[in-house]
Amino acid sequence: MVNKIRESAIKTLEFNPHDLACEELRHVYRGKSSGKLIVLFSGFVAAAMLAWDMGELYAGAWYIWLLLAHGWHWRLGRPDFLSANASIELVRINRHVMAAAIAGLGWGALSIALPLLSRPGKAAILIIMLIAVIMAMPRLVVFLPVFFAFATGVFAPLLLMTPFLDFETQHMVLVMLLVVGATLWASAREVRKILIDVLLKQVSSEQASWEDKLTGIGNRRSFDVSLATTWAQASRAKVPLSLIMVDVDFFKKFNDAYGHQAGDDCLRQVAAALDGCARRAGDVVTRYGGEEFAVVLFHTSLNEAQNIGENMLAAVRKLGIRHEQSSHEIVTISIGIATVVPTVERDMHQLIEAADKSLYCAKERGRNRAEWQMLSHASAVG
Ligand SMILES: Nc1nc2c(ncn2[C@@H]2O[C@H](COP(=O)(O)OP(=O)(O)OP(=O)(O)O)[C@@H](O)[C@H]2O)c(=O)[nH]1
Repeated sequence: MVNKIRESAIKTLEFNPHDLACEELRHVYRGKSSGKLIVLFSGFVAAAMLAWDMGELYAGAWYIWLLLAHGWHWRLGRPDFLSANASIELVRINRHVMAAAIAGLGWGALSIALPLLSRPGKAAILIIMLIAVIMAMPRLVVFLPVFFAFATGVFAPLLLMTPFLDFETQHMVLVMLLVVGATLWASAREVRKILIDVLLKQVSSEQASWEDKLTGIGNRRSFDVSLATTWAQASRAKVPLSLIMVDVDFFKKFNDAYGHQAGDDCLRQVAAALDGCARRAGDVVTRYGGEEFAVVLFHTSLNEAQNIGENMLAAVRKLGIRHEQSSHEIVTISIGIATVVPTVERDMHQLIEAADKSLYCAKERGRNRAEWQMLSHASAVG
């Protein structure tokens, strides 16, 4: 289910910087196992605190704060990860960054104990803080502001604590912050680059698999999904939905006369002409297969669909593609239209059959024309 939602979110994703940044941010929350790892690792640290006699209160309070902060960070992100909306509001993005900083502060709070610890204890605390940042890096680094907020949360308290530390520990901390900071900065940028490349490849291959390679409009898969979604939307809103089926006339003869290459070019031009006639939000123009196209029109009455169909006939004629084997001497199309107000008891395939029947009538009655059918309530049953 989650994968399906993500798949449809990625399908609608465009290469615009804000949407891509939102998609990066979502990837921060993709894994579930990191949560278990944090609980385990922080549990181990809390146990170690008790073993070092740091006091039950400090260990307990630290453990609870850490889990609450990470829990809040996680809860804030999951709805956005699951949401199918490409965009996330800026104010929410800022909250993600703040939540990451607070989660980081959980680990940073360990530095309060530094002045009380022996040398091995101090080294252990520094190593634990380092592990926390390294553990978070592969996930958080996808969205750099979140990662840097987390790392700042971890290291800022350490920096603030340095005046209260002995000379030797001060050196240890400052060297660690410098070396670790530079290494983290370089690796964060490198890991992010790899992850973004993977993400962009995923987005473009998703988009490609919804697109008909020859014509650039939606493919059969895109038609199936659009019709199913539009059907559900129209059925909920109780508004009409129209389907236009288009077939290029005498296309076999065109191919035979002018060659397959010219046939491909003709299909590209026809697709662009059809696409230009159905540009309203909710209109989806797809290649149904071969030389057939299908157009799904949300909230469109039969009358409106007839007008769009007439425009499509005219647009293809206007291309003026020579076709000497056709009685019209240019490439023309035949159109079948069906309109329905969808209901739950009606089957979506009835609409496809009706549009197909209308297309067959248009072919029978001489081609280069449109025929139509309104599915009545009576034909809903059976
Ligand atoms: N060039 C090219 N031809 C294709 C493509 N897909 C299908 N075709 C050809 O389209 C032709 C369709 O032929 P038919 O189904 O007989 O239809 P038609 O010749 O248009 O006849 P009517 O529909 O009755 O007007 C076949 O010759 C297919 O090879 C394609 O991607 N490129």
